Amino acid sequence: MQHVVFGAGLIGGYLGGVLTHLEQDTRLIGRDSTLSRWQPGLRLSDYQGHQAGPLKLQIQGSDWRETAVPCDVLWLTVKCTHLAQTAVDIAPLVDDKTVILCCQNGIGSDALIKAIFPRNQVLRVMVPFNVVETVPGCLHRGSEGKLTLESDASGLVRALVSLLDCDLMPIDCTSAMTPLQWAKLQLNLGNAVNALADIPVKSMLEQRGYRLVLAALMDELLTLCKVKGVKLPRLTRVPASWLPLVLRLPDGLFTRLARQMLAIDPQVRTSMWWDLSQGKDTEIAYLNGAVIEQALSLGLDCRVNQAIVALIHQAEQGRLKPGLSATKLMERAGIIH
Ligand SMILES: NC(=O)C1=CN([C@@H]2O[C@H](COP(=O)(O)OP(=O)(O)OC[C@H]3O[C@@H](n4cnc5c(N)ncnc54)[C@H](OP(=O)(O)O)[C@@H]3O)[C@@H](O)[C@H]2O)C=CC1
Ligand SMILES: CC(C)(CO)C(=O)C(=O)O
Repeated sequence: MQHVVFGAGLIGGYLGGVLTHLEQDTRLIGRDSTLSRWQPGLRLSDYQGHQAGPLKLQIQGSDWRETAVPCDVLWLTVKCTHLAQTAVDIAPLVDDKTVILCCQNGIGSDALIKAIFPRNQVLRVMVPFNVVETVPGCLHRGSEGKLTLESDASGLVRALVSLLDCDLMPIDCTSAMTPLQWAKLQLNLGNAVNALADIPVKSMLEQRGYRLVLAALMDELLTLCKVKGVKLPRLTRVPASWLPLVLRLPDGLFTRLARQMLAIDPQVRTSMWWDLSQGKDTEIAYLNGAVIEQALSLGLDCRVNQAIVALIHQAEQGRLKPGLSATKLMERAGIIH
């Protein structure tokens, strides 16, 4: 099977590195500035101490179109904000047999690709773990979880799973991708809190004020899912519906009970923090924005998500400086007055 990873950044670089490590025929397409850091040999590591590399990648920068040929499996790892352009760009990589895998957070990214490639298999992928580039050329997976592919009828996904499952990147598949995406979105509601707080995820979770904001965001999503009849699978050690209760515990109790929520590398930051800190537009429309869109269409309350989206837009436009204290964020989210 020939694989192409399109949009090789943190997730695409790690994924492409694992595929290369497993001796799969893999090309990585991305920005010249990113790929040049990995050219001498990409190293992979994870929070459990697994390592690979230096890996000699097949990388293609801005001139990739000159040698582009269709592939069997096309992994799209650009941000949601780049998918519309990507849908146009990838045409030379796609023929009738190409399976396109959308690896974005949030809800709805695959719809854009399906609209342009209606005859192809377009499947969703849920990425549970965090990846950071610790030093140039070293990608590190900082948290747990299995990369989960949406099952297909042909059995190709099952074959991929058995081919690619490994310590560096445990992998699985599911036929219930929609509930899984909503469950992942519940966790990603913390991305905006993290970006606005401008501190690592671990420090954010250690402060009850930030947890109260996150719990309120989750309450709105949980109500929405209940009304929609979406039964959320469990992604953490406690069921999805218990998470707001756990988050609202006092600091001491939370620290003791939620050890695994805190068992993440102390430097981990969310993908939205990276976007905001680099002056890029965020994926907020596909995350909290998706909750708002569907909640409003059902007449449900989503005012905390609305307040947080407004704050992220202000930060994107440079009208708000991230680094809000927990108390300030609670005030701005309308949780305390
Ligand atoms: N990072 C993480 O830990 C996690 C991320 N995710 C999700 O995974 C998805 C990917 O995130 P992440 O890997 O962090 O994103 P990155 O921004 O690190 O990687 C995407 C890369 O694609 C590049 N790119 C965009 N458009 C093109 C194009 N047309 N041609 C070539 N390259 C292009 C971007 O360049 P440029 O920036 O210059 O536009 C960037 O280098 C997101 O939906 C994210 O929410 C999920 C779980 C964890
Ligand atoms: C894994 C997690 C929740 C945090 O890194 C993430 O999905 C992100 O950063 O977007």
